Amino acid sequence: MPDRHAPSVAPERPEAVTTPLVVAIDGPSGSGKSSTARGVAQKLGLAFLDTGAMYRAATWLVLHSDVEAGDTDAVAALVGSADIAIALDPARPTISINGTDVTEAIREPVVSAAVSAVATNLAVRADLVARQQSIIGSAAQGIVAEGRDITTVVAPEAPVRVLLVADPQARVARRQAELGERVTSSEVTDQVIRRDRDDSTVAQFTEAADGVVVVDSTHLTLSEVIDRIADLAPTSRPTVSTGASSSAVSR
Ligand SMILES: Nc1ncnc2c1ncn2[C@@H]1O[C@H](COP(=O)(O)OP(=O)(O)OP(=O)(O)O)[C@@H](O)[C@H]1O
Ligand SMILES: Nc1ccn([C@H]2C[C@H](O)[C@@H](COP(=O)(O)O)O2)c(=O)n1
Repeated sequence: MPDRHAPSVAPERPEAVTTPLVVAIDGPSGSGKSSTARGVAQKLGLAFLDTGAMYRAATWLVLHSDVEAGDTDAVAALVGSADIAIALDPARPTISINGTDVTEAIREPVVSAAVSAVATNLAVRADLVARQQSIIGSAAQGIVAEGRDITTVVAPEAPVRVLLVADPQARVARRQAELGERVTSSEVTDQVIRRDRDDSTVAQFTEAADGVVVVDSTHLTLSEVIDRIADLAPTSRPTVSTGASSSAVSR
């Protein structure tokens, strides 16, 4: 006979945890990935990961070392032992390598000209992909990650995957407008067209993989592109819980 006066204890219920949203954006140089990803992250209240900044920081380190960019083993060892700290706040993304803040330095034309040599080093890619997956997996509030292989390699299971494209002329013109007289038109063409050619030898960002939504920004303003991608985000997120079947809660 149960004791009617015993204090009642609620049965333990498995806690439902919302899975953080991951938005993956890839595309060629100048298609607007960084600006768009930052805007989407701000609009949806997510973190922001610029994976290109990690390749640029690795390149900055190589350029400031006595290692030759073509010495693949030495470059991989140098980058592999480096401490890369990237801030995920879309309002103020910063990046440091081995304690040096290189947020501004990695945008210099000298880094843009050399970055493909480091980004096509397969050992460096394996290292940075693993770091990126760890960052994405730890972003409790969800994250927008952009680069060249996010939809295909880094986060192929992301619920929102976008290939952001734009005509080559528009991409070159945008980059020229951004850099102004700091660079010649042939340097801009090198930064956009030659870099895409080299980078596409190790990452597939010219055609959308299965399930990836193509957004063409050629004739869209930045805010139109941000709205279009933000609208792809589900309004509810699945939950995971111990033993219970998955359900949805509001974002
Ligand atoms: N939809 C748009 N319309 C006009 N200009 C844009 C648009 N999107 C981005 N831009 C501008 O184009 C330039 C390149 O954008 P952004 O740096 O975001 O491109 P990206 O794809 O990240 O390039 P990269 O891969 O070379 O770093 C910036 O000056 C940005 O302000
Ligand atoms: N996921 C990524 C991100 C970037 N890269 C390479 C290709 C670019 O030349 C370089 C810098 O990227 P950006 O800042 O211009 O977007 O890094 C890559 O291979 N994979």
